[in-house]
Amino acid sequence: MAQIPSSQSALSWTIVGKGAIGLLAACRLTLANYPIGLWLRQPLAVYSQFKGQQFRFTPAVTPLNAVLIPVKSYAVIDAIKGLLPFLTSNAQLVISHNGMGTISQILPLLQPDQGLWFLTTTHGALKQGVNLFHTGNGQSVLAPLNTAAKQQSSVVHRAMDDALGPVITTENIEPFLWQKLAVNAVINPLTAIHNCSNGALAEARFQPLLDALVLEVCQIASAEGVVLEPTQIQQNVRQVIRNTAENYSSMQQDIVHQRRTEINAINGFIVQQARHYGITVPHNENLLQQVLELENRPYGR
Ligand SMILES: NC(=O)C1=CN([C@@H]2O[C@H](COP(=O)(O)OP(=O)(O)OC[C@H]3O[C@@H](n4cnc5c(N)ncnc54)[C@H](OP(=O)(O)O)[C@@H]3O)[C@@H](O)[C@H]2O)C=CC1
Ligand SMILES: CC(C)(CO)C(=O)C(=O)O
Repeated sequence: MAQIPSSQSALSWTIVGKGAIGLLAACRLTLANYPIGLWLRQPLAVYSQFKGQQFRFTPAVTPLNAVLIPVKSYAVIDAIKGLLPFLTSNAQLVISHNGMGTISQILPLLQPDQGLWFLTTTHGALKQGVNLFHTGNGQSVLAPLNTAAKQQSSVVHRAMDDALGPVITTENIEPFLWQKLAVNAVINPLTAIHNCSNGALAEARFQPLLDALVLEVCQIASAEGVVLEPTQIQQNVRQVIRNTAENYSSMQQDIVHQRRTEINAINGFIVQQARHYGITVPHNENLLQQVLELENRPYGR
């Protein structure tokens, strides 16, 4: 096991919320002997049943020196603003969500010694009552986003490896985020609009649209300086469709349960960046509008 340099302080981990990914991380960290606190809207104990074991999590004790923030893209900024008064001056924050657009808003909020990280994961987790299911055994990519994060890399890497590993660390998260964005920009809105499983998108009728959506994502990535090979990304999207064929995407589930979706941080982000660069992305624009309509339709329709 890699030695932790003595310059890196011990961290005591807090996880924001009691969502599926957060509790998966909390259970796995507890099994690896980390004491875990939860940052909750209501400071009450949370019980979880995972792999035949009972877990009881208690509210975090402040000040907080290490926080994993696995919340929906639209909730990240508010969550961080709520945490700020309770963070140590050298706290490490790890954000983990689908979609883009949060990093540049968070960095200016932090003090010089507070580290920011992004962790993107292909693990799948589902909560049903107190039961937590690990629905997809995946892996994660972790990147420090500022200098203060780079100074604590061993301790954060080790904890995230236990939480949502295996973890690979990269200095540049952008290509990984764009690859995940391409997957989410195709699978999430199409499964939500057609109310189908991920596997249904393997049907021939979806293939031209899948290719066109990926092409648009690659164009915008390229405008942002991230080179993606469209054929490779199209293959990757088809691979994820096959690997998660039985799953229902988070956006399909959000629409079915009448919850807010992450569409604005996925296809909405692509449309927003496209406007910035003067590029047209009609296929992403169309899916964005359709999902927004589904999200806003009155109950029962
Ligand atoms: N579930 C999965 O399999 C995967 C999810 N992801 C991504 O990871 C992210 C998290 O997903 P998931 O765990 O499913 O999401 P959930 O919505 O299930 O969990 C988020 C939790 O955070 C809580 N929360 C949000 N803001 C705050 C706050 N300010 N203070 C306290 N609690 C807060 C929410 O509470 P409340 O409900 O009250 O808002 C909720 O309990 C999403 O971006 C998702 O797309 C990525 C890969 C797989
Ligand atoms: C990869 C995919 C599409 C798996 O369902 C996902 O990330 C999601 O549902 O949000």
